[in-house]
Amino acid sequence: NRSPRPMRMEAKTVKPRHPLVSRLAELLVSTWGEYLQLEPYHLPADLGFVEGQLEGDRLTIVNRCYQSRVFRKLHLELATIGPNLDILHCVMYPRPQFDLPIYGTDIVASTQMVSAAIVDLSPVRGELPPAYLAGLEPSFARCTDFGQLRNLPPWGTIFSPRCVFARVVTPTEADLFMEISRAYLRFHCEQAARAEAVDTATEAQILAGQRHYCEQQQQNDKTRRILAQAFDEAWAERYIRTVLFDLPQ
Ligand SMILES: C=CC1=C(C)C(=O)N/C1=C\C1=NC(=C\c2[nH]c(/C=C3\NC(=O)C(CC)=C3C)c(C)c2CCC(=O)O)/C(CCC(=O)O)=C1C
Repeated sequence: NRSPRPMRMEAKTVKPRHPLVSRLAELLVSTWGEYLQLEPYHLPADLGFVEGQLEGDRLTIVNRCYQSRVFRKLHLELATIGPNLDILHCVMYPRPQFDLPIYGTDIVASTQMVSAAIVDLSPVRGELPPAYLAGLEPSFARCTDFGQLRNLPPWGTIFSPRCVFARVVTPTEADLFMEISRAYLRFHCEQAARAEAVDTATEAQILAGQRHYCEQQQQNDKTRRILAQAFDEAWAERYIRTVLFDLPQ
C-alpha cells in the first residue's frame, strides 16, 4: 500500500469571496455556539476538505459538521469554484425524536451578485407549526423588499409558506437577507431549546418526513451537475447521498 502522505500542515480552509457568504457562515456558527452545546459530527475522512477541477476551474469544498442534544447533524459547507463562484450550503437536521422543521439555506454567489439565496424552515410532518408560521411572519413580510423574488423548482414542494427565495443584488438586499436569516435562525434555536422528545409513533412520521425532504433535495440537478463535472457522476452521487442529504438511519 502507498506510504502515508505527509500531513499537509496548512489549515484546510476556503476563503469565500462574496461578503454575504462569509457573513452568513459567521452568523450560523456563532448562533449555534450561542444556543447549542456543540459536539463534533465526523464525516468520512476524505470528505471534510475536497478539491476538484471544473472545466479548468478549481473547486474547493470545506465541510463543518456538528451535533447537539436536539440536532443529529448541523452541516455548514463552503465551496468556491474558480475565480468567482462561492456557494454556502447549510442544513440543520433535528434528531427524529424532536418534532421540529428542517432549517436549510443555500447561497450561490458570483462576484457581481447572488443568483440564488434561499432560507427555509421546512416541515417534515404536515404543515409548519402555527408557532413557526406566526413567529416567522414579521421577517417573512419584509421579503417584498427584494427586487427579484424567485420561483421554486418542481422538486421544491418541501419548502414552507415562509420560504424566502431571492436574487440578491444590492448591499441593502444582502443586509435584508442576513436579517431574515438571523431572525429565522434565532427563532428556530429558541424553539429547539424547548423541544421535548415525542412518542415512537410520531418519531416514525418524523423519520419518513426527513427522508422525503432528502429525496426531494437530491433531485436538484443544479447541484449534481456541478459536483459531477468537478469529480464524476459516481462521486457526486455518493457525496449528495452521504454528505449533503444523508437519510437518517
Ligand atoms: C434549503 C434549500 C437548499 C439547500 C439546503 C440546498 O443544498 N439547495 C437548496 C435550494 C436550491 N438551490 C438551488 C440552486 C442551485 N444550487 C447550486 C449548487 C449547489 N448548491 C449546493 O448546496 C452545492 C453543494 C456545494 C452546490 C454545488 C447551483 C449552482 C444552483 C443554481 C443557482 C441559480 O439558480 O441561480 C435552487 C434553485 C434550483 C432551480 O431553480 O432549479 C434551490 C431551490
